[in-house]
Amino acid sequence: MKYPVNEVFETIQGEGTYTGVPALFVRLQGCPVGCAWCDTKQTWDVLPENKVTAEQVIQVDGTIGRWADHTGYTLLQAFHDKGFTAKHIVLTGGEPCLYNLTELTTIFIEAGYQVQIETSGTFDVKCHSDVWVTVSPKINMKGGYKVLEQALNRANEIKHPIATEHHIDELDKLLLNIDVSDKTICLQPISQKARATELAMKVCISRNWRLSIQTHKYLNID
Ligand SMILES: C[S@@+](CC[C@H](N)C(=O)[O-])C[C@H]1O[C@@H](n2cnc3c(N)ncnc32)[C@H](O)[C@@H]1O
Ligand SMILES: Nc1nc2[nH]cc(C(=O)O)c2c(=O)[nH]1
Ligand code: SF4
Ligand SMILES: [Mg+2]
Repeated sequence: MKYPVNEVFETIQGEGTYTGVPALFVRLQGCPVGCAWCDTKQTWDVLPENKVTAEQVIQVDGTIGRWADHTGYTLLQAFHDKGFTAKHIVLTGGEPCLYNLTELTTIFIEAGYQVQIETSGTFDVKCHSDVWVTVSPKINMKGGYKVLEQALNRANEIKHPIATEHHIDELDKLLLNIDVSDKTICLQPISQKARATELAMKVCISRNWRLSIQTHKYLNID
């Protein structure tokens, strides 16, 4: 199966449980969700005129919504050609779960990689059972509650972007029907805002949740 890839790069996972782990990022193109504060808006549209060659996306360009078709095998070849050594792959976007990720994640896992998906929970999560799924729930967005519930039940980690108390209340409501006993819950301040960070720290301490700050943004890395 072909997947539209916006960029591939090797860096340090900056968010969530795997913060600090060297990782290969595969950013898929396309997201219909439309979060106002999204830090990757260039990935929203999959425009035919922005299609480029497969080689061109094996590097970062955070400004343009360019994309190229790749399969699991062409990506493995690209990792090898670039000399990438990380053993953890992060599939993000855009919204990676727009696509059925079963084939892609199976190819990666059979090649010996540990795989993580970053998703908004607005589409069914279709992937290999060994994948670490991070759901960053987008409440009242396209997709509806049934889908979000499926995604949250599959989640290994729930990483909620927050700015105000209202976001905490929304998360509490969302988690009422979810068994979170085997899940890590993280709060991630939106856009490194000081007030959001203070609130996230305060709530994490009182609930025994984890703080996820976007460390790559503090480090000025991809
Ligand atoms: C760009 S999204 C792509 C994956 C998927 N669409 C999602 O929303 O989870 C990757 C992660 O970045 C988070 N994110 C996006 N913009 C952010 C911002 N301005 N501040 C904090 N987190 C942000 C998302 O909530 C998500 O956890
Ligand atoms: N270093 C780094 N860590 C990340 N964790 C999640 C990211 C994402 O955009 O999904 C991201 C990213 O873009 N860079
Ligand atoms: S779901 Fe993810 S990629 Fe899509 S707009 Fe929201 S944060 Fe951005
Ligand atoms: Mg990012």
